[in-house]
Amino acid sequence: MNAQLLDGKATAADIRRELAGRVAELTAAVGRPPGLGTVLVGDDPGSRAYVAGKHRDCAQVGIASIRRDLPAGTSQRQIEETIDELNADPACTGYIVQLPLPPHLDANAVLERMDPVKDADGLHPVNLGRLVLGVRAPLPCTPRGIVELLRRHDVPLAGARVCVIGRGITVGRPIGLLLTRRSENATVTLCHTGTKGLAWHVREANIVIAAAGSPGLVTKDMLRPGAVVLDVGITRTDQGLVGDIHPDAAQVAGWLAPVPGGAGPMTRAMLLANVVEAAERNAAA
Ligand SMILES: Nc1nc(=O)c2c([nH]1)NC[C@@H]1CN(c3ccc(C(=O)N[C@@H](CCC(=O)O)C(=O)O)cc3)C=[N+]21
Repeated sequence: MNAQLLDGKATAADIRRELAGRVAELTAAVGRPPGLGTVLVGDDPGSRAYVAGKHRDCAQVGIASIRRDLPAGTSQRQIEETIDELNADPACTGYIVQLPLPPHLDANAVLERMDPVKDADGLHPVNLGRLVLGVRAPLPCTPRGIVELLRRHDVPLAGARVCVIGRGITVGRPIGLLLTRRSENATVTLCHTGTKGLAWHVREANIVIAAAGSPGLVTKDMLRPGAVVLDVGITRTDQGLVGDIHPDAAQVAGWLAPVPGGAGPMTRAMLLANVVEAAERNAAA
């Protein structure tokens, strides 16, 4: 058996086409395009590549790009000034602060300072709180992208047993909140480095979401045959990108969202969706 592809690349391209139409309408109605801001500190090659990709996506759908690239030695005060500028800039409808920030900066204080209305990542504490409360708010991009990818491939979620591996703020923690909404109705187990018997939890699952950042962590012997497997771990090596799912897992899985070409492109597409939705709310206000 060989897994069917959960094709994040093609699905993200579909979503960008859908968004491009909405951006054109908005731009005509408002008199200027929505604008995505990015705040990048330092010169980590991975972070640079991600931010560059986000601006390429923007260009493709007609969203204006606002880049704030700051040197590695930027002070807390300087990055907070940049946040204040973007909060005040009417051309900037949404923005993100590329994480991780260098260790001398307080990332939580930076996120907290953002205008929650402009939070294109859904990572502002107010928006994460709204997610817990079930109040409408921008959703974290990777979790939203995963749900959208599953939906567009008709993977049933209601009653599914989902095993999430990893408790990070961008993926592992918030995704359970999306999948356990009444509209999705999945049952979610959150595994992490303190979990005993990871293989047992994975084996129980109809859907496995690996976001631990541990290359090859999930092997084919751990999986229920036919399981839906999403690789959300990305580790950069000299040989290229390596995911948390061992390549052999494709022999056992029913569906696979691979690295690259799975959750990554969907994450970027959902960032654009969050920006467009913020601009639509602005236009309606
Ligand atoms: N504030 C913030 N928001 C983020 O959303 C955020 C972040 N910080 N920090 C880092 C992680 C990582 N992340 C990725 C997004 C897209 C791909 C992606 O498009 N990957 C391509 C491959 C890209 C390549 O070749 O490098 C793929 O999987 O097919 C990967 C990783 C967003 N993150």
